[in-house]
Amino acid sequence: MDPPRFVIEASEAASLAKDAGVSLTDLLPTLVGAAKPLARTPISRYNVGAVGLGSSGRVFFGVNVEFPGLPLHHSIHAEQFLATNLALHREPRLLAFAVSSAPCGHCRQFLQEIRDAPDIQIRIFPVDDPDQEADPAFGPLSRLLPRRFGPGDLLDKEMPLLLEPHHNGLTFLTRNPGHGTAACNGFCDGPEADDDDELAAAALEAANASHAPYSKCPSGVAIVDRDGKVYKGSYEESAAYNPSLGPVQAALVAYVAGGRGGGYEGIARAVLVEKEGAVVRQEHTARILLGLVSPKCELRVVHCGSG
Ligand SMILES: O=c1ccn([C@H]2C[C@H](O)[C@@H](CO)O2)c(=O)[nH]1
Ligand SMILES: [Zn+2]
Repeated sequence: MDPPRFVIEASEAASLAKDAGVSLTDLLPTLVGAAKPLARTPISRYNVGAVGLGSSGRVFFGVNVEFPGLPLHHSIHAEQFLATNLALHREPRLLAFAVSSAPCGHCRQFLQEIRDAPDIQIRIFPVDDPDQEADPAFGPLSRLLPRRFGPGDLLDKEMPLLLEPHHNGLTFLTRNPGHGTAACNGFCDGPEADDDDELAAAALEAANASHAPYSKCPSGVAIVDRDGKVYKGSYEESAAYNPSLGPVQAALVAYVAGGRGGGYEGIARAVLVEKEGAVVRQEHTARILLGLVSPKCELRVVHCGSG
């Protein structure tokens, strides 16, 4: 079976729209029904599908993901998945999205991290749910969240926002970070260090792309599956703090969106990169989350410094 697809390339999206005789934006609601079954909802069985249009013409899917055994606030909402999927693919702008349920307050807030968030066009388009009413047309996010609290309340205007390039200037404190055992303190060479070094380098890349302007504690996670495929996730902060998305969740978005549709037992190893002595630390939460969803996955934490 083909793996589920979470990104539609611009050329394919354009031809789908042409065949349907609609604009790219009006193509989005027609795809919500394809996104919704991709949700992973072992707790609620309530699937949410979101389908967004990026400025490159690519179309992205987002779904909700729940983790049994963990408190509900560890869940990933479809709209957060969507924004993270865009970030993962370096899509600079989210123009519009259609979604199967009304975005909750937490998602309305999370989306504020995107430049010109109030202008993002949204259409609530329930599928397979006769009890919910569809929006007749797209309307701006500002309609759903007037008088917003957002990055402008805390940051200078020049600071990069969620989908914009981030270069956090983080570097490893040791030479062979993947091989940071007590015996060699990360300063030994050898072939056994190579695979872990590669994963640590991917996690550092993710940390350097992390959106953490509020705490200034960026972090990143890289996970590798049993086929050797690497998935990266960058920590994403919200001006309102609580809707922030942790680096393990972001890496799991990459795993769900880019993997073969399998379970988390397919994850073999993970590396978390964060600053030493950070005031916002991911390590403990990362161990709990990964330990629960993928008990056999080995997590290594590597510290970095800035500048
Ligand atoms: O805006 C929303 C509201 C809810 N959910 C998910 C979270 C949870 O998995 C399920 C029930 O709340 O729906 C979303 O994905 N987006
Ligand atoms: Zn939500």
